[in-house]
Amino acid sequence: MNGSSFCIKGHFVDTPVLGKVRLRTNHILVIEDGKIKDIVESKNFDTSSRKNLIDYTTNPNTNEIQFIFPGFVDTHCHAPQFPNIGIFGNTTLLDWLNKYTFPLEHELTFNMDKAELVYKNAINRTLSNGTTTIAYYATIGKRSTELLAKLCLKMGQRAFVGKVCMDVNAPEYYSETHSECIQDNKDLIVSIRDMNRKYHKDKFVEPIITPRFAPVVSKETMKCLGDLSALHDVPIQTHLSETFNEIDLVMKTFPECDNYTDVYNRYGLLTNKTVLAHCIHLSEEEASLINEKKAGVSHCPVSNSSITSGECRVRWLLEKGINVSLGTDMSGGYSPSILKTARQGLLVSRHVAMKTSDEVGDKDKLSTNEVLYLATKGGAEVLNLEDKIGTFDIGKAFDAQLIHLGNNTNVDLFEWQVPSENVDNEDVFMDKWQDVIDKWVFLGDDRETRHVWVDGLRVK
Ligand SMILES: Nc1nc2[nH]cnc2c(=O)[nH]1
Ligand SMILES: [Zn+2]
Repeated sequence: MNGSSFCIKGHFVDTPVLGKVRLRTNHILVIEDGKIKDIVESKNFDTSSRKNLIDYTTNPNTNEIQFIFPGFVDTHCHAPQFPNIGIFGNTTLLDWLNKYTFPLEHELTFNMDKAELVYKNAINRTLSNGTTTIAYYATIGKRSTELLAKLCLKMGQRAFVGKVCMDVNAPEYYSETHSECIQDNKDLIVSIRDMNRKYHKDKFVEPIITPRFAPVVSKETMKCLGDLSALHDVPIQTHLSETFNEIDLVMKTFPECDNYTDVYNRYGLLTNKTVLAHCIHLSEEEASLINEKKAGVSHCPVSNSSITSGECRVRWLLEKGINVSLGTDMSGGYSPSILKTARQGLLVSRHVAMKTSDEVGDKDKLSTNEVLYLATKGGAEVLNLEDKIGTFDIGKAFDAQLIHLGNNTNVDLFEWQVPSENVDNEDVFMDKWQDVIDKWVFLGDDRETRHVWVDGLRVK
């Protein structure tokens, strides 16, 4: 199942470099078999020879504008927790897990009808918000994990799907044995890859090894999961350094390790295929180790603010050369939207700046263009998909969203704010576009996301 061949005319916006937008107005993308075959200025394009040309430019003399942006990449999301978004009260991580999260995940491990209902809604909602690629945690159940992978394939969302592993210190009703955990993971590597092959020529939905976090995974299980990842070339996802209580628990359980990050490293789980969610309270040594091993970070600012975990120092990580991306972390995070996550990431960076720096305008602040980079190309890099997705370049998949602003949308634009071809000053033209993009980042939601394509196939 691959997208058909067609051409799209429009204004294309993406972020190939951290902090910079690339703007290609009035261009045509030629899409063949779901991939970008060519990108040309429309004035140099012979439209008469092309069938299937869709024009997404808007009438320039109105107060509305459309542009096409790469699909978002959510590098950390718990599909079974979707019904709990918005429900966290005043809890913090460990009591939140016990009160809200484990009971719901447990139910969706066995009740497949309910799991199907929840997963379909989670996929629909994230797709509708422009998320074309996502790294999901399912439950500890094999069937439940297979169901999520199957639904991603059917509904057309590019995904990594992992069975949550937890074989020690977990509640008795929601735990597994070491051998169940390893056997289920082995089975899932085969079954998800088989399932994918039925629908796709290349990798679209992939297994991912998912030790929940160090406090609930035995040492022998961690070691075997690391071996499985290496043997079958499967990526890994886990949580790291989210709260101080969690870190204390880890250091009591693993006294032989230098720090929390060292736990994953010692048991073969810290690799260039590892996605580490949160990474809030890291030491210099831990950040250096992450950089040395080329693991990636999923920054989850909505979750970190909601369950009061802390403020990730994104600029500090970026300056070390670490790849950083964005995760909704539903339902620690209350929003399925990466656009809202980007907005919160920008605000959290300002809270970091207010604490760590003396000057206004200091380096810790992230710009709109930077958080949009984390939301797209940054996510692609963390998931080792940068050759496939994240920007509009020839050879990449057409994973995209059509954004419509102005008239009858949530993002009001006045006529003079709409960039017009009549502006002959290049800088003024760019500034107007930047203002439009900034307004989208702060005011937009799924209502402005008119269409979404994954691998050239329209899913919204
Ligand atoms: N945010 C978050 N942190 C975790 N740490 C262990 N499990 C979880 C989870 O489900 N969500
Ligand atoms: Zn999480």
